[in-house]
Amino acid sequence: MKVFLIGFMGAGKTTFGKKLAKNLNYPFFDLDHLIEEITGGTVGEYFATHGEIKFRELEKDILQTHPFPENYVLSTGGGAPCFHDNMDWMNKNGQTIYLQLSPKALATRLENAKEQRPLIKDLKGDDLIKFIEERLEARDIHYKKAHFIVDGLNVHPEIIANLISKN
Ligand SMILES: Nc1ncnc2c1ncn2[C@@H]1O[C@H](COP(=O)(O)OP(=O)(O)OP(=O)(O)O)[C@@H](O)[C@H]1O
Ligand SMILES: O=C(O)C1=C[C@@H](O)[C@@H](O)[C@H](O)C1
Ligand SMILES: [Mg+2]
Repeated sequence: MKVFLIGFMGAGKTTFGKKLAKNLNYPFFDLDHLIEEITGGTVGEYFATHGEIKFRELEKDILQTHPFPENYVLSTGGGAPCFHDNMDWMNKNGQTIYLQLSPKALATRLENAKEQRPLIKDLKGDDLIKFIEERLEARDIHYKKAHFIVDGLNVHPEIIANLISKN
């Protein structure tokens, strides 16, 4: 089985994905980290050098054509489900889980973790919250296509493992 964790930046996809993979005894992958391994630089550097459009093409290619094993947990980047046909592709090829949090909760988590996130690295306070509110509103239509929508503030590996095994 393929399990895809989706949601906004700061939703906890990477943090929770590792725990879920351990619980399922599946290998864990993180799309941003994979991009960094393959390009030999950071996501921020890729954005700065090639721009977002090229980043989205690379992100799609790796998501849809990387030689992953049969079973795995993949934490996607925050924007991955919202570009190209990635969301439909993930829904067709595996189980998708949306870790949902409010803009305020996301801002609290992101306030001290902005450096490696090029879209928000220069924002703070009200500007950060406003950016999150606007982007989340635009992205929610994609995120909400997920098979499961769960509360990102209260998510446990055993519960999610149980949810997806019944499908
Ligand atoms: N359950 C949690 N409780 C408190 N803080 C958390 C929790 N999960 C993640 N965090 C913190 O929130 C921040 C973002 O988490 P994480 O990197 O896992 O998010 P992400 O969804 O992978 O973000 P991105 O889309 O940018 O890759 C980190 O500083 C992390 O330590
Ligand atoms: O939400 C986004 O668009 C992004 C989230 C990160 O995971 C990275 O993929 C990148 O910083 C873009
Ligand atoms: Mg992440």
